[in-house]
Amino acid sequence: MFLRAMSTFAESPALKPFRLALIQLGQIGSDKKSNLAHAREMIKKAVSGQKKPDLVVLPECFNSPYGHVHFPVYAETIGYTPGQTYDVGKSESDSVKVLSEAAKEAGIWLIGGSIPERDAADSKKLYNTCTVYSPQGDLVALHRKVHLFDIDIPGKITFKESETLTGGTTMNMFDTPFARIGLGICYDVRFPELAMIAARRGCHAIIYPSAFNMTTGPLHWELLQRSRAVDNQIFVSMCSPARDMSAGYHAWGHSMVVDPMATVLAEAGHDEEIIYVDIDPAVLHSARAGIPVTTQRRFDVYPDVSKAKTNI
Ligand SMILES: O=C(O)CCC(=O)C(=O)O
Repeated sequence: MFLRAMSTFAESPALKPFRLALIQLGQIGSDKKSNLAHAREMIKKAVSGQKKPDLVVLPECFNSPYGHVHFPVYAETIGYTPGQTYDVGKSESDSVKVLSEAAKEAGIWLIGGSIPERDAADSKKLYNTCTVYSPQGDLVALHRKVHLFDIDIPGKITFKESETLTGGTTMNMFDTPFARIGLGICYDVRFPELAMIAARRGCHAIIYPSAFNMTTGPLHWELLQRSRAVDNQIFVSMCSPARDMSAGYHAWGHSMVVDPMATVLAEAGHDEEIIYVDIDPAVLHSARAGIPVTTQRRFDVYPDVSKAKTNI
C-alpha cells in the first residue's frame, strides 16, 4: 500500500512563469567597496534588456576574496531574525544596504549571493550568509551555510571553512508571487536532505549561491544539480563567480539552471556573464504527473522529512 503525501505541496503558492537571471560575477578583488559597486552595476545590467528578470542571483562570497583567512576581515554584522521586521536603513552591514538598494532600484527579487557574517550576539562566530531582498528592498530571508566546506583531496585541493566559520542551524526558504524558493550555499548541495526537505515543504526551486573549484567542478557541479532536480522534481540552480586565475581560489564558473526532469536549461562559460532562463511551470507539473514519485512515498518505511523544522 502506498501512503499518499496529501499535504506535500498544499501550502506553497502556485508556481507561475518567471524569469531567472544568474550573474556570474567577475572582478571580485580585495576592495569590498568596488566589489559591491560592481555587483550593483551588474544587477542594473541584468535588468536593462528587453525582458526583465523577476529574480536575480549573485554568487557565493561576492564581496570578498574566498578563503577562511579573509572571512574575519570582511565579516559584517547583520542582526536579522527570521519573522521579525528588519530596518535596512539601520543595518550595520554595508553589503545589506547596497543589495537592498540594488533590488529596489532594479525592482526585482534578489538572492544576494553570500557574504561573511559576524553573529550579532556572539562576535566570535562567523557565518557564510546569503540574504534575500524583495523588489521593495526589504530583507526577507537569510540562510547561513549549514555544511561547511572542509575537504582534502591530496595534491588537488585542501579547504577548511571551519577554521574560521560556524555552520548555520536552520533551513530557509521564501515566498514570492511566482514561486516558493529554497536556499542553500555551495557545499550544501552535496547534502540531499536540504533539497529534499525544501521540495517537500513546497519549494519549486532551490538556489545555491556557489563557488566550486577546478577539481570538483568538472566532476560534480552538473551531476549534483541534476541529482537534486530529479530526486525532488524541482528547478535547481547554482550561481558561481567568474574564474580568475590570478585569485587565490579558482572558481569553476559554469553557473547553471536545471529543470525538474534534470535537463540543463542554461549554462555559463567561465568568464563574467549573465544567463537568463524562463521558468515554465508546465515542466514541473508534467514531470510530477509523468513520474509520480511525489505521491508514491512510503512513509510507512521511512520518516516523512517534510515534518522537519524550516522557517516556512
Ligand atoms: O563541494 C564542492 O566540491 C565545492 C564546495 C565549495 O566550493 C564551497 O562550499 O564553497
